[in-house]
Amino acid sequence: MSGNQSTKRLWRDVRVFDGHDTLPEPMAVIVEGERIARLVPMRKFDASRATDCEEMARGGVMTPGLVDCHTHLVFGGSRADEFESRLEGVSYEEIARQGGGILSTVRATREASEEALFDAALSRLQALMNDGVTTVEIKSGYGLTVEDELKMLRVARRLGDALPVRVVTTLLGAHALPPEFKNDSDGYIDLVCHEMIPAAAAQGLADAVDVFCEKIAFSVAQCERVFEAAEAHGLPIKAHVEQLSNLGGTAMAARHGALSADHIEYLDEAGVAALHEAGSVAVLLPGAFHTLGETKQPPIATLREAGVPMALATDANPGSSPLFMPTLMLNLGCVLFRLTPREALAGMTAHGARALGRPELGRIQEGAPADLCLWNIDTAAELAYAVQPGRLRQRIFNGRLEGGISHEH
Ligand SMILES: N=CN[C@@H](CCC(=O)O)C(=O)O
Ligand SMILES: [Zn+2]
Repeated sequence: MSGNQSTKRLWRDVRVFDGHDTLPEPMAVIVEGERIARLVPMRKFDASRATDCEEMARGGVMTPGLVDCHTHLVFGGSRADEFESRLEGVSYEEIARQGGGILSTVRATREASEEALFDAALSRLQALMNDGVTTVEIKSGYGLTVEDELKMLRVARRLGDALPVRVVTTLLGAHALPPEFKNDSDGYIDLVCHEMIPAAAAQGLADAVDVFCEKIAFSVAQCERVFEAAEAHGLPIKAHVEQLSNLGGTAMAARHGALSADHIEYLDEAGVAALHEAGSVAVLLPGAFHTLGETKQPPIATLREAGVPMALATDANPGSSPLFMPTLMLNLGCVLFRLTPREALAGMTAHGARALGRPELGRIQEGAPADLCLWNIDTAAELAYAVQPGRLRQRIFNGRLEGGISHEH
C-alpha cells in the first residue's frame, strides 16, 4: 500500500516483551511504514511530539508476532483412525512399520490436487495466525516424489502470497521411505540428493532442507548425504533428530552447521555440546511429546546450562501433533518441559526466528520489521499460564494492522 510507507503508528502504555525479556517499564512503540521506528519509556514520552502519529491502542502486552518454526501444515487426509489405534496401545513406531503413520498421509497427499491442499492448509494457517503467528515454517515431506514434494512446496509458497504472514519453506524429502523404494533406501536418498534438492533449489521453492534421522526413517550416514547435497545448492539445513532414540544425528547435523535440531528428547550431553559449539538452535516440540505420550524429556537443564537457544514450535501435523494453537505450546512447554514462561515465549519469538535463519524477526527493537501482537493481558507470563483463545487484540504484520480490533474502520 503506497500510504503505508509514510504512516506513523503509535501504541501507548504497553508492556513490551522484546523477544527475550519483558522491558522494565511501560513503553510507547512507534512504527513507521514496515519497521519499528522508536521504543520510548512512557516516563520520557512527550505526546506533543507525536502528533503526526495515528494512535492505535493504549495498554496491554505487546510481543513480537509469534514465530512457529516447525510445522507440517500442508497435507491431505486425516489420521483420526491412527489416533484411536494409539489409544488402544499400538505405538507410533509400530504404526509406521505397518505402513501407516507418515505413509498414510503420503498416500492422501499424493492423491490431493494442489487446490485441495491449498484450501485445507489455508484454514490451518488462519488458525495459527488468529493465535498470533506472523512467521511460519512449512515443510514438505508427504509427497516423497520429486513432483509431489514440489507440489507441497508450491502450496506453501502460495499460502505466503495469499495471507499476511511470512512463510519459510523447508524441503523434507527424507521424511520416510516411500513404498516404491521399499528395499532400496539408499536409492531413495539418491533421488533426494540428485533430483529433489536440485529441482527445489532451481525453482526457488525451498529455503532449507530437513531430514528425519531415526530408526523408522533414515540413518545418520544417509542424512549426511542429504546435507552435503543441500550445501552444494547453498541451502541451510535442519533435522528431526533423537526423537525416539539416540542415533547421534544431532552431532552430525551440528557439524554441518545446522540451523536447528528438532525434537531431541533422547539428546545426550555430547549432543548438547555439539549444538552449543555450532550455534544451532534446539527446537522443542511439546505437542508431539504430549500426543505420543512420550516419557523421555528433552535435556532442558543441560541445554539451559550450555546456553543453547531453545525454540518452541507447534510441529502442527496430522499424526504426532494435530495441534494448531501456538499459545497452547507455550503452556505445554512450561508444564511438560519445565520451561519458564519467559523461555517459552522467547522460544516462539526470537529463538524461533533464529531457528529459521531469520534473526531480524521475533524481536521488538528499533529497525526490526514491525510484526507485532498486542494482547489483552497484564503480563507476558499469562500467555503461557492460561490456554484461552481470544486474547489477541491486534495483530500487526509488516507494519499493518491485520484482523483484531481495527482503528482504521
Ligand atoms: N518426526 C517426524 N515427523 C513429524 C511427524 C509427521 C507425522 O507423523 O505425520 C514430526 O515432526 O513429528
Ligand atoms: Zn516435524
